[in-house]
Amino acid sequence: MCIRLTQKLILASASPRRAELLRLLGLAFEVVPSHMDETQIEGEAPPDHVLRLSREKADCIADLFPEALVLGADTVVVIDGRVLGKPKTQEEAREMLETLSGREHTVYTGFSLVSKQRDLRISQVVQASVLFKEIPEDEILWYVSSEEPYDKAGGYAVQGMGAFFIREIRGSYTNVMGLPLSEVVETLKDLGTLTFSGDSHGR
Ligand SMILES: Cc1cn([C@H]2C[C@H](O)[C@@H](COP(=O)(O)OP(=O)(O)OP(=O)(O)O)O2)c(=O)[nH]c1=O
Repeated sequence: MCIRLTQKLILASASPRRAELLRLLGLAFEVVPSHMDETQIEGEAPPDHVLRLSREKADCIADLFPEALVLGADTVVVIDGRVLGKPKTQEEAREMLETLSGREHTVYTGFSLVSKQRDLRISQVVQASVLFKEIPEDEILWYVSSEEPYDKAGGYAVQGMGAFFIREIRGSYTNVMGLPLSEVVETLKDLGTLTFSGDSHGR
């Protein structure tokens, strides 16, 4: 079996989760984080916000590596029209989890693929709904005293201890984790950048 990229792929992200997801497929890629200002523009709808940031992250690295195909992404958690980014303090993480407790929220991830050499820029936003159980105060306090909430949108990790808050997910699990793998792979194939082949190994 073989999975092959026909162009150098760069992941423009400091997120270990995004790299982990791409690695699941055995893809060879480089990581070059972009460190953008992620402030939301007033009145900007969440899907537009994640699309714009994913484009800016990919564009900024594509300028440095014109021969590569650059992947940028951005994830936010949205409840009652409010965008929850990454909490900076325990107080902020606690407030986010109290807001999410017992309710459904939406996770938006935007991703962009940019190649300067091919004059190409493709973006897509993927959404998922996540239903949390009612989280008792002792569990919230325990969780926010761990390291887990602080570099995650909404202050929780679906792939970590935060999994036990979740009753239901509608939509892509990898999207909640930060990179909608099925849509990214589909786009890479459509662009002719990714090929799959298999062999029987006598089975
Ligand atoms: C909701 C959720 C988010 N996250 C993470 C994915 C992203 O890393 C982060 C959202 O912040 P982002 O700003 O999208 O990404 P980042 O700052 O980590 O990395 P970069 O901007 O360099 O690409 O939250 C999880 O790991 N699990 C989850 O369940």
